[in-house]
Amino acid sequence: MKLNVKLLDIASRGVLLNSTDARTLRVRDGDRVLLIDEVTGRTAQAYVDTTDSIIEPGVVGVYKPVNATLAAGDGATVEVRSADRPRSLVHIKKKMDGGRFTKDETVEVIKDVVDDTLSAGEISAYVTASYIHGLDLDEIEYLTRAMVDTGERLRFTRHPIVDKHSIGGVPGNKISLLIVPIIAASGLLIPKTSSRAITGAGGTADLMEVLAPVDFPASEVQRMTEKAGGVIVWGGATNIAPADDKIIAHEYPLRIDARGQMIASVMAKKTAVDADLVIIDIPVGRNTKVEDVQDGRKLAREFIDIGERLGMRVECALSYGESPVGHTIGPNLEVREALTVLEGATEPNSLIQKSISLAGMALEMAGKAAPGQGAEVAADVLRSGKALDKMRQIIEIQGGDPNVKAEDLQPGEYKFDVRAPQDGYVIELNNRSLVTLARFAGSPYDHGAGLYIHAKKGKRVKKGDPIFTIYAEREWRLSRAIEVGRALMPVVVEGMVIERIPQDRWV
Ligand SMILES: O=P(O)(O)OC[C@H]1O[C@H](OP(=O)(O)O)[C@H](O)[C@@H]1O
Ligand SMILES: O=c1cc[nH]c(=O)[nH]1
Repeated sequence: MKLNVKLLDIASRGVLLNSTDARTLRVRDGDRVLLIDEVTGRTAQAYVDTTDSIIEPGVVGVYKPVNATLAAGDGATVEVRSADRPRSLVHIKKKMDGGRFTKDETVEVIKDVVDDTLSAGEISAYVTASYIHGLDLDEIEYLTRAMVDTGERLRFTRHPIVDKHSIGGVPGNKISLLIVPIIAASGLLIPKTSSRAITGAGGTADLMEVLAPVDFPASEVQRMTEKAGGVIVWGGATNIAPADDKIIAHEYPLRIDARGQMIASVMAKKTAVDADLVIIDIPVGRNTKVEDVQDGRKLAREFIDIGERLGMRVECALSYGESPVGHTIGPNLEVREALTVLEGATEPNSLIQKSISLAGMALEMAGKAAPGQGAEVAADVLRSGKALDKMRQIIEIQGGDPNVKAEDLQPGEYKFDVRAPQDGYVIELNNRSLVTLARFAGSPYDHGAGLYIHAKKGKRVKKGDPIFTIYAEREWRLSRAIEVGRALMPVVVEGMVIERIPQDRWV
């Protein structure tokens, strides 16, 4: 069928057809069509959206990414035909039925993710199938390699390249903001790429964005690392393992992190930045991604095995994940806390100990500290102010204000204190519920939204003491967070009645 092109500024790989034309073509929403430019012969595939009114019969609305390949002008005539579904959908269906991906199938799926050939719904199905049925080590290796091969790679002349990554899942985990400058200040190169929040309320890329831009092409990441020793950038902007962020974007709303995909996501980023020595942080505890130490050890083994297959030395730290790291959750609050420590604060202990322990492991692996001495060496770098100076250099090279101070970063103006309902000890701080509250308050998009935890687990409180404060940039968001908080009860003080269940509930 011949149709006239109308260019539409929409950022997905689709076309918009009038429902009458769609019926004639025998296609429905989500089906594929092939477009062939009558004059140039150029072709492009797209998936179909339909309308009764926005596009008239005889016209095809062509979205921007489709026209990047078709290069047609407004009014050009194109032949539009129904097209076959990509074969990667057959592979995804196989995984949904509990099958295994082969190497070629994995490559095909990942190419289609990168080229936007798969729709949002199809990528969600892929992630969900991997989440439910898991990936074995071979499948994870295929996926890691496919993610690396479909993007750019950094190639450093100076080695070793050190890197660190957390699997996330514990709120307030701002440790990369300390570890990267400690390692870079120790004379090593650390090109740190991070994700935005996946299951949490602020990923490292969301935090760093408070201080400086995080969107850079791969060549800039390499140049800045060579100059400053380290960077903290958003992986999604780099074209380093570009499938990664496209997949994560579909995990975020579901708040899932499919295990095999997670290992591949992390290890693809490490491979693509040319890392030799890698530290993986695996927070363990209830309401995290890894609920017990046994499972943590198994996951660590998988990271180490994949590292061996890809030529990297990997060490894992099973870290305490039962409650948040430090006192803060959400971009401004977390960055303020991290800067306070870089500026010399000796609290919070959980943040400082975790950061120097992991940085210390990296320093030992790289031969910058004797075995068993890494944490002490890292603590010296922190105490000496060299890590702060290095962080300022990193902020500056990424285009931020190097003179920023912790006190410059303020939470949102709307706040609400959640108080102890009775005397006792705080016996539970539920990670997932705290993240839910922070997200309802607006985090990570509203940088000022988040939580400040006054009383952590084990702290004695008196009735009426504030346990945590919710911050928001918008009043309606604060109200929503308070409402959700009442239902979730993210904090339990010893002796509290969590729920009263009357006898008639069961009749
Ligand atoms: O949102 P959840 O699932 O908690 O975790 C995601 C965060 O964990 C990792 O941290 P890092 O890059 O090692 O600092 C990711 O890059 C991301 O920032
Ligand atoms: O980078 C990361 C971190 C956790 N999980 C992922 O899938 N990727």
